[in-house]
Amino acid sequence: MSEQKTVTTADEEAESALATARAQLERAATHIDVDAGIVERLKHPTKVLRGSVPLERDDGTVEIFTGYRAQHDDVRGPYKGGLRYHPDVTEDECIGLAMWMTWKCAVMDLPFGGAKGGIVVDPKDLSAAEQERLTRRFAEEMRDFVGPTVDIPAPDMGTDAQTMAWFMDAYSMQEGETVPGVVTGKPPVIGGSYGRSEAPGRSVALVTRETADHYDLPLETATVAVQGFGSVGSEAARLLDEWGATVVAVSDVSGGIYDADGLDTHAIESHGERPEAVSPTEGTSQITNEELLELDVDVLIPAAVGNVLTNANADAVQADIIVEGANGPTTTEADRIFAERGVPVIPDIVANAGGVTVSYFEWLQDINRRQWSLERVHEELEAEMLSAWEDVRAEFTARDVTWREAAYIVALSRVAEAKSTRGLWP
Ligand SMILES: NC(=O)C1=CN([C@@H]2O[C@H](COP(=O)(O)OP(=O)(O)OC[C@H]3O[C@@H](n4cnc5c(N)ncnc54)[C@H](OP(=O)(O)O)[C@@H]3O)[C@@H](O)[C@H]2O)C=CC1
Ligand SMILES: O=C(O)CCC(=O)C(=O)O
Repeated sequence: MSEQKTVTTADEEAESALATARAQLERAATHIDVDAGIVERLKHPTKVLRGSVPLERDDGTVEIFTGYRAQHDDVRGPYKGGLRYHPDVTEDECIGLAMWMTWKCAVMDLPFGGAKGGIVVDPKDLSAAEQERLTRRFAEEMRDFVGPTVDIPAPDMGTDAQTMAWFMDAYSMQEGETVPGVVTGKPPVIGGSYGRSEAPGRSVALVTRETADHYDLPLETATVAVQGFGSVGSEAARLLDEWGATVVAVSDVSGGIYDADGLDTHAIESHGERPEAVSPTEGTSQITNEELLELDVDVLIPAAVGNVLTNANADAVQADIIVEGANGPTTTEADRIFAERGVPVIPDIVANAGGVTVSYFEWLQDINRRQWSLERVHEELEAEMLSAWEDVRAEFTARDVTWREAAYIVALSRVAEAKSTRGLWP
């Protein structure tokens, strides 16, 4: 894979995850005393890798896909972040998502930096064998840039535990030894952690519970709408359902279903069980993804793609609380509108951080060659989430800031302190 410089035009920035991430960083920096040079450095990735990934299709033809890995910052530890297989993957999106990983790891106080990557592909268009060949080739292309102490990929949209198993196997074959710690989110039988695949949704549910408590909203009376019924959305919806909330709406890429009396979230197949399975049954009505976002609910959880809450719909959103399950679902302009309207938005870097937190547990288990029980993972995840939540809540209550700004203040302070302690420009 070749390294390349990042060039973005102002027009592209207007829509990109990178522009949103940079705007959020600039805003956070106004609240704390941080060296301007450090802030400038953090607006840019350390490295962006772009590679062509050839795939022999099942019919014998060859197709070339583009893969990226953006490494944003590693001052606190190895680069860490998911691999996304999605047709909309771009270089800027990977950089923006990598920046968010830096803050996510810092707000959770994990010894990792931030990275993100992916391939511009719709995995639904590939057979399982094609997905395996593509992943193995991608791992080969990325070999020099990843490793258990360098950069550790994990699942994200369109990838799962099986993808990580193929990646780990391809890397291990090149290295000549089994290297479980090169990725996290693997199946437990090859060094994965119990509870990793449910962890981001679990943290979304935990953070929703704590937010409801902060605003004196009993979970048992709360109505919830969840966009996206994949790894994150389905787990968050099912847990909140189990804890007594009424999940009135869920959706997938082709639309959603609604029942004012509450859906049976366990009866609906998640993306992992069967993609595009959210469809109306008796007693439920069909709604669009746009309608779901504007439902009059207590809690809205966007848990699919980015940029779904924009200046075009922020005024129409009726939810009292928004908890970001997806990465970057809220644009800068929508964030401003929600702040003006007094609608709390609990940011992605806290809400869905359970994924990378259990990835950290997995990394520790791989180093020690000792697996934790599911009960231990759940206990330690809850403890880490509550500790991070209290750090963020302390900033939120002490200052006149949004929840996102509070989380950034915690994260940026830690990253900036690490940089100045190491000598400013690591
Ligand atoms: N997996 C992880 O470890 C983590 C993921 N995240 C973030 O959470 C979000 C979801 O990821 P994840 O759950 O892993 O993804 P999955 O691939 O498991 O599921 C994605 C879900 O979103 C639906 N979807 C896709 N496009 C749209 C759309 N345009 N509108 C509405 N729904 C859509 C899919 O529907 P269908 O089934 O029809 O395809 C599916 O239900 C992403 O932003 C990701 O970055 C954050 C932290 C960790
Ligand atoms: O588990 C990880 O390392 C990263 C997960 C991820 O990509 C994310 O939190 O957005």
